[in-house]
Amino acid sequence: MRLFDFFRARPDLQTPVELTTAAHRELCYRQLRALVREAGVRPLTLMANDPAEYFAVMEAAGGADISLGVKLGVQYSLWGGSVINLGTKKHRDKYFDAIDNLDYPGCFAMTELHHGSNVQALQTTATFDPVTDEFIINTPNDGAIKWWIGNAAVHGKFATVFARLILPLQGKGGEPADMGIHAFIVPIRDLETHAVLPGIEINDCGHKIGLNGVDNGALRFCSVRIPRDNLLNRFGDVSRDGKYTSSLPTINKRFAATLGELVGGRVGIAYCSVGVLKVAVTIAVRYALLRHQFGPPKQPEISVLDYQSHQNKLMPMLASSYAFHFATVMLVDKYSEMKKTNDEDLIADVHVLSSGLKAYITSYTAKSISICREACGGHGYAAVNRFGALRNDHDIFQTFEGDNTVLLQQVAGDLLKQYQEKFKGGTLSVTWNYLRDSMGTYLSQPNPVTARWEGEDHLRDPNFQLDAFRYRTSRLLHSVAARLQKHSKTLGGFGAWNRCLNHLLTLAESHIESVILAKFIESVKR
Ligand SMILES: CCCCCCCCCCCCC/C=C/C(=O)SCCNC(=O)CCNC(=O)[C@H](O)C(C)(C)COP(=O)(O)OP(=O)(O)OC[C@H]1O[C@@H](n2cnc3c(N)ncnc32)[C@H](O)[C@@H]1OP(=O)(O)O
Ligand SMILES: Cc1cc2nc3c(=O)[nH]c(=O)nc-3n(C[C@H](O)[C@H](O)[C@H](O)COP(=O)(O)OP(=O)(O)OC[C@H]3O[C@@H](n4cnc5c(N)ncnc54)[C@H](O)[C@@H]3O)c2cc1C
Repeated sequence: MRLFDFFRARPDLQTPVELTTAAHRELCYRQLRALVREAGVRPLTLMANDPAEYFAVMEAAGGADISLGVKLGVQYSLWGGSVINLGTKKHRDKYFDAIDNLDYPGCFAMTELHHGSNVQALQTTATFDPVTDEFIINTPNDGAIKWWIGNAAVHGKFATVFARLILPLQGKGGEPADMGIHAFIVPIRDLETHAVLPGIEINDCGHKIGLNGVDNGALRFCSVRIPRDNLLNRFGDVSRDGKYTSSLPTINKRFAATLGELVGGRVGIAYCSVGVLKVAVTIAVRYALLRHQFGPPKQPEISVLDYQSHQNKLMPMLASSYAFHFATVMLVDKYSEMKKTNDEDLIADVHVLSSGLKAYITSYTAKSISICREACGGHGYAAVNRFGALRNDHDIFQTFEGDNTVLLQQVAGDLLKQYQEKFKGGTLSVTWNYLRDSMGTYLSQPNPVTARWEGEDHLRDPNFQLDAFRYRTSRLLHSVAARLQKHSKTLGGFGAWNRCLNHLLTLAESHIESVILAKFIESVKR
């Protein structure tokens, strides 16, 4: 509330309906600076100590302007988060306060022109030079130019650059060894003059469909030298004589751990997408209550909310807003627990749950904003009523921080891993333990819908509904496992996966719906 009051009291910080990209970027930065330097918010401290409060601040900032929420997310979840979660004490000591108070505006440079989803195929290189004790950061070709990088086009002074760590002479036959993707702090502009630093080329990604308060840019590195200390070395380190050490046994484990530390952005998007859905549904329901159109002969016109079609449009969304709220609060709680304990199973659990909820909720919200706009008729099309900005700014939530289709496959992959574990006598992780019961029981039982009464009381019984959802997931999991096994024999693993892809995506969505419904029922019972 404090944040809303702050912006309400500051007309100079409120985003007008129309403004140019350059003006929107400047205003967005002023909004963020005012939040930190005048209202005294310390988002990085909050993120580290009280994630739930941090995500609430982010959602509230988005209430002022979604660009501000995303700009705050880039600075703190991504730039700040990468430094404190992938770095070690020396990085936290050197950068924490300056990131928190906005002295060090920064970027998170993972995506390249040719690769966004496929992180393991990134091409930027970081080659260790044992003579000068430095890494040489280089963009080998145009496809490797860092692209869409928030805070890069105008305000950023640093970037966490994701690059292939190359160690000379460490390969088997003495050739350079590629140690996989690591993260490096690269200064990109002079702290005092803000001039772009030597060897770095920064371009502007230009006007976007939405989020024009965020300055997305492109970064090319031409043999830029940084100290060895700038390797964010929590999961892998290079000694003065060029030797590589890691607490994790394989490149894959290091990759998982590196990506695992970045899941905070996805949690933020899932949580804040619910915030956007709440705004859209609130506007549409309030309008529907007050808008009168047609009515019985010789009687006053009725509220459009009295039409069955209108209720059918808006009431499921209202219910979903509550259901998604409970599910994302659970996700934030799990994420907070994970940050405290660093428990490996919980890390994997939160990765899959955040992937599934982020994909499911952002896709649902994107469609719902359009239905809400249409439910407000012509007046829904007036920019001042916000549906345009909500729809345009939120649309990209389906892509960044992980494309939804790609993330749903993480969910399906994990369910199959659990399924395999189950049949190898392993245990199921926390979130999926319902599968243990349902796989054992439901699959041997007849279909709960056809084998039970169809009376209204029964069909409205939450326990029946949850049974049916879980039965569906179990059937989908069982059948896709069989199909994958069959097709792998002729198509190989990748080909079989692609042949079953729609089935896998349906399984992932079915599972996420089961998890959301279970949490909804539990929360309503409380
Ligand atoms: C209203 C207010 C609005 C405010 C909103 C603010 C929101 C918050 C901030 C938002 C800022 C937005 C700005 C945008 C920024 C960006 O977009 S940053 C770039 C984001 N990019 C991505 O997310 C890349 C997506 N791709 C991937 O994550 C990976 O490439 C992959 C697809 C998951 C990996 O695929 P693949 O190479 O096929 O490897 P796998 O075999 O699937 O995985 C290897 C193992 O690693 C495990 N793993 C993967 N990811 C994670 C993870 N995150 N955590 C934990 N573990 C992970 C995976 O399970 C595998 O494990 P094993 O099976 O045990 O081998
Ligand atoms: C406004 C904005 C801000 C951003 N901010 C940042 C930032 O600050 N830092 C950063 O690093 N990145 C940022 N990004 C980049 C973002 O992370 C990527 O766009 C995102 O990860 C998707 O990658 P891509 O664009 O390469 O899409 P692709 O991976 O090329 O996907 C394109 C299409 O192919 C489909 N597809 C891809 N792989 C598969 C598969 N295996 N199976 C089925 N379908 C598949 C996808 O579903 C999608 O429909 C930003 C992007 C935008 C637009």
